[in-house]
Amino acid sequence: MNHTKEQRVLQYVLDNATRGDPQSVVDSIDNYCNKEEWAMNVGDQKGLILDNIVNESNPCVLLELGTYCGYSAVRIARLLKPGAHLYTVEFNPAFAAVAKQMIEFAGVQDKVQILEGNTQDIIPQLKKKYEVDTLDFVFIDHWKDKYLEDTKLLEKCNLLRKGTVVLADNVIVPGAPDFLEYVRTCGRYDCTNYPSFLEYMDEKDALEKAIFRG
Ligand SMILES: O=C(NCc1cccc(CNc2ccc3[nH]ncc3c2)c1)c1cc(-c2ccc(F)cc2)cc(O)c1O
Ligand SMILES: [Mg+2]
Repeated sequence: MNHTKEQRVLQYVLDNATRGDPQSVVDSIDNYCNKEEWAMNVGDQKGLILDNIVNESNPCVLLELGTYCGYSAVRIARLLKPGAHLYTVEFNPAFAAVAKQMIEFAGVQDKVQILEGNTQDIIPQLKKKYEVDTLDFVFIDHWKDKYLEDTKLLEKCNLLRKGTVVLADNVIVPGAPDFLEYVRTCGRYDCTNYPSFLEYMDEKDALEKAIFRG
């Protein structure tokens, strides 16, 4: 039944975490991926940096590109104030199915909406179909060669406003060099690099925060 790694991660959460307790879901995924099988969740070390940046920006409308098992969606949603909402985009149906169950078990389903599809199709729909005005926070964690084109698409769709926080995972490993170059040199973002480590490994990685200047 649990033929995929993602299903095994979910099963471990169902067997070991507490329903309705998002912190226990985050901790269980980290335990499993540290002990049993590596998986590409943002993880606990980069996750603490993510927590701090979410808390300091106090966002109301958030977008995540790349849901995977729902680890960062649960991690972010557990910090959100009442009424805040996270849209998370996943094109892989198997990942979206696991993430849906993960999010519901954690009890954050009222704060999180999984949008199944490709970012280039969904981003242009956010204003009209999902009634988004502008985004307060964007977490980018999908295919690394799509970070740049999707950041430009967010600009083109007028979804960014002065102060929107764009936070990107994996800017060292696997890396997103064209994205980094763009946000650091185009003159429209204030950038900060947060050195850390690749999830569940000793390899160096980093998050990049790019605040849109408007
Ligand atoms: O590649 C990564 N993540 C992206 C990703 C990858 C596959 C599938 C999806 C499916 N989700 C998806 C895709 C395309 C999409 N278009 N629109 C929506 C959408 C949604 C997402 C990644 C890799 C490593 C890593 C691997 C190996 C290694 F040695 C070191 C490090 C570490 C990470 O933290 C990572 O995040
Ligand atoms: Mg990642």
